[in-house]
Amino acid sequence: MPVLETPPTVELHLHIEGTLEPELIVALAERNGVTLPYAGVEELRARYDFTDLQSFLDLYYDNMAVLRTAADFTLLAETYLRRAAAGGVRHAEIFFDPQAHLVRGVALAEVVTGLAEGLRRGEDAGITSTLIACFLRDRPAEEACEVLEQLVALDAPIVGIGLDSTEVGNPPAKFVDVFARAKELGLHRVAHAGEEGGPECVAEALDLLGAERIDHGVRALQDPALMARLVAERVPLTVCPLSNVRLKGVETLADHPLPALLDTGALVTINSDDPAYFGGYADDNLLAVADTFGLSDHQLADLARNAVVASFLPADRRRALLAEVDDWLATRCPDR
Ligand SMILES: Nc1ncnc2[nH]cnc12
Ligand SMILES: [Zn+2]
Repeated sequence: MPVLETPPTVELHLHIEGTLEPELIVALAERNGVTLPYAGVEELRARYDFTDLQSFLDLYYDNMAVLRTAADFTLLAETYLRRAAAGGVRHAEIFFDPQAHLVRGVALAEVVTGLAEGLRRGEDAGITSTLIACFLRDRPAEEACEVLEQLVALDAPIVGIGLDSTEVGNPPAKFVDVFARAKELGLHRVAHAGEEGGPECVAEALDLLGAERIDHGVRALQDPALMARLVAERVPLTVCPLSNVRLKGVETLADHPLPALLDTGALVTINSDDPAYFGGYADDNLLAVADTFGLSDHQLADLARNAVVASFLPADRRRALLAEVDDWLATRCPDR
C-alpha cells in the first residue's frame, strides 16, 4: 500500500450533517420523495458561495430536509467514515445537531439509532468514532436542556455535548444550565467559540461552560493574555482552515492565522468542519495547510499527535495511535 501523504490522525471537529454531499442530497431526496428547490447537483453546488457563517447555516439546515429515516443517518455516517478512513483518519469524534432534526419532525430515536449503526459500520472500515450532541445556540436554552434529557432517556451513545450554530448574539452564558447538567452526567463538554465571535466568547466558554476543547478558537489570537492561558492550560483548538476560508473568516488560506497559532505553542488540531460544503476532508485540510505554509512531515506529524492528545480516547488507544504517527513519519523520512 502506498504511504499516505498525511499522517494517521483523529478528527475532532466534524458535523455529520456537513458531510452531506450534493450527490447524496439528490439521491436521498429521490428515495424520500422530497422536492428540492433546485434542479440538481450542479445548481446546488452553485449555491456554495458563502458570504459568512449564517449564509452557510441557512443552506446547511435546508439541505437536511432529505434526512428522514434511521437508514438515511446510517448511510450518511457510513459514507463519511469510509471517506475519512481512506484519508488516514483512525478515529472521529462526530458532532450531530439533534434540534435541527427534531424541528423538522424527525424523531430523536431515528437520528440516534441511525447514526449508531453508521458508526458500527465504520469500524468495519477500520475507523472508530463517537458522538457529541451539539446544541444550537440560536435556539432557546430551555430546549437544549429538554433535548439533553431526551438523549439521556434514549440512552443515546454520546460521549459529550457541544455548542454550535450562530455565534454572534448567542454567547456561551446562555447555555450554563445545559453544560452544568452535562457535567453532572459525566459527559465531555466542548464549544464552538472564536469563529466569528471575539476572544470574550472563548473565555466565556472556558469559564462558564467548562469547555475542554474550543472548536475553531482562531479569534483568541486577538487577546494575547487569553492565548497564553490556552497554551498554559493545554486547551485544544480544533481549527478548520478550509472552513475559515469558505466562510470568509480569512480571505485566502495564505491569510489564515495557523502559523501564528502554532508559534504560540497552542495545542492546535486540523479538522474539516463541514467537508461537503467547504471543499475538503481532514486529509485535504492537512495537505492544504502543508502546501500553503510549507509544513514539513515533522510538523504534520505534530498536528496529528496533537489531535490524538486532544481526543477523548482512553490512554492505551492514544498510545497506539501515537505509535502509528511515529511509524508514518519513519516511513516518510527513513533517513531521519
Ligand atoms: N462552522 C460552524 N460553525 C457553527 N456552527 C456550525 N454548524 C455546522 N458547522 C458550523
Ligand atoms: Zn463546526
